[in-house]
Amino acid sequence: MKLLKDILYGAGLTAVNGSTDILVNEIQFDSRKVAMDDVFVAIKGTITDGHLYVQKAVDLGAKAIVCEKLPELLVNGITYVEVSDGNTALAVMASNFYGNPSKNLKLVGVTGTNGKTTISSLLYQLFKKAGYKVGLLSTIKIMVDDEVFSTTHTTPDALVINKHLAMMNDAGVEFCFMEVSSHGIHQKRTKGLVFEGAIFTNLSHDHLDYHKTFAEYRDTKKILFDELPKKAFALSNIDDKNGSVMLQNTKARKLTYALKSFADYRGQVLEAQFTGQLLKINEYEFWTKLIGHFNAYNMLAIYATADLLGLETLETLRLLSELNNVDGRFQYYISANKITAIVDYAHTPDALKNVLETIGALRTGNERVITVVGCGGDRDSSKRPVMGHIASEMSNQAIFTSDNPRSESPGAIIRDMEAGVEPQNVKKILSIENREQAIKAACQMADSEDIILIAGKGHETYQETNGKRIDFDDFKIVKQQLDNLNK
Ligand SMILES: CC(=O)N[C@H]1[C@@H](OP(=O)(O)OP(=O)(O)OC[C@H]2O[C@@H](n3ccc(=O)[nH]c3=O)[C@H](O)[C@@H]2O)O[C@H](CO)[C@@H](O)[C@@H]1O[C@H](C)C(=O)N[C@@H](C)C(=O)N[C@H](CCC(=O)O)C(=O)O
Ligand SMILES: Nc1ncnc2c1ncn2[C@@H]1O[C@H](COP(=O)(O)OP(=O)(O)OP(=O)(O)O)[C@@H](O)[C@H]1O
Ligand SMILES: N[C@H](CCC[C@H](N)C(=O)O)C(=O)O
Ligand SMILES: [Mg+2]
Repeated sequence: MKLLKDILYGAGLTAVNGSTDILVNEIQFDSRKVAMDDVFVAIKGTITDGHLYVQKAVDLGAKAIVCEKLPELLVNGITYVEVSDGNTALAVMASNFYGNPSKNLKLVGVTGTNGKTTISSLLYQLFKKAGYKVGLLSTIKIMVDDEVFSTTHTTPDALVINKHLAMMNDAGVEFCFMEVSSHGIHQKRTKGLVFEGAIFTNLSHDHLDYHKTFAEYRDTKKILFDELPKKAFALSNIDDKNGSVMLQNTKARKLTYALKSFADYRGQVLEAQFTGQLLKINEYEFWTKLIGHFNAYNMLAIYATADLLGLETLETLRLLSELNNVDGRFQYYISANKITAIVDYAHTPDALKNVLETIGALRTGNERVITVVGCGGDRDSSKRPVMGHIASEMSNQAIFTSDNPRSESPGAIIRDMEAGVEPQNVKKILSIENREQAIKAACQMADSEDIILIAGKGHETYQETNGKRIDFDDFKIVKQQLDNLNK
């Protein structure tokens, strides 16, 4: 049990009805989870409004209600607290409840359209190899040093974040790397966290269903930098046209990385092969197993962060060359017959273009590129024709298929993708709704030396249709198909 007034410290109170000198059990923002003596925080959501469930929370035993507008009917014995913003209040309360755990470790946030999982996961790997206790909050999983937890969001809600940060405190974790999504910032899931630094990767088309305009999407990402404390570092990719925008109003120490422009951390690709690339950062050269220009950017961001967090340079360089790619990020399998299958999480136009460019640059002869790709349902539909265009333009053969259809019709999503295909590329595309069949078709078409790219789902081990998830693993399926076909 915790004292309500302690949990409410800094939560932006505008009015109080009842005593805050009471003990409460847990914080809840979903009325369906409320139990005896909990405090319920009402949040205005995208589908419904938590204020509609205040009475339900009281009926289930909530002792206190935190809301933006007091209900007309106040129940005797219940404390009602009015706050200016429910999401902010929830985040601040969550941090207070768990003892403000972000203050007891060095927390680094990674934001941008692409590269967040790669950078945060590799920083986790790097600092583990360097002998530290480390935490990670990523799209793939949450790590409390060596302990693994599953996750449902790239940036989970404030209660989940702070609960795991507190576990990290208990485990003696010194550094934690976390992905900060634009949804997370917009819904204030990270409000109240004390960051040691933040990294900006890049900005391109995504989530325009949620943010409506690109400017709003950009400005949401920028908030992470605007709110950094003075002693933190703000590290930005200055080659990206929005890289300098992120640094415009921050109080933090500004640092930049780039391959093309002048920057504090300046990189160069000296040599690129299928097995890795030789990079130069400032005056140091090192080999990385990760390929593609975009990974050169990721490596730069990682090197700079290690440097800013005080890791010794030569040790960092040695450890960087040992790092293995993250699951589902350019994960490849070469069959007996020398067909290369690549599974990649590219689910945005920019990521898809980057992966296909990387593959193009590694081609040595007449090998064909066969791309299997789909787009998620109930997510930004405006990226579908763009991804359809990129896949058909940059491959010899594109097979459009389902990603996670969610509540949408798989066929309708594919039609949206087809709408982006230019007339000259129409003969290069084929649409097969069933993702396993689509992968199978790609394997049947491929000859020795050809490259199959399976994009969009990366590490995901499920496919979601109408609220149901079935087991599905791109990498397992393509490997199985190639082996079964004796290719
Ligand atoms: C669009 C979006 O981001 N939605 C998130 C949001 O839910 P919502 O706004 O739809 O909530 P709502 O259903 O309208 O409900 C409003 C409030 O009423 C409450 N409620 C509702 C019903 C009830 O009976 N009782 C009750 O109290 C709800 O608990 C909630 O507090 O708040 C929820 C709690 O934090 C999130 O789980 C939910 O994420 C949904 C599931 C989601 O899919 N989000 C994705 C898009 C997302 O956040 N993705 C980013 C990654 C993006 C990237 O690639 O960069 C991420 O960080 O994962
Ligand atoms: N720095 C980068 N720039 C552009 N594309 C990248 C970069 N890093 C990775 N990618 C591409 O984007 C895909 C997704 O990478 P990653 O999972 O690291 O991004 P993310 O930002 O975590 O995505 P999400 O928004 O889903 O959390 C990769 O599979 C790769 O194709
Ligand atoms: N973080 C991304 C994941 C998309 C992955 C793709 N496989 C899909 O399901 O749309 C999002 O929330 O938009
Ligand atoms: Mg991610």
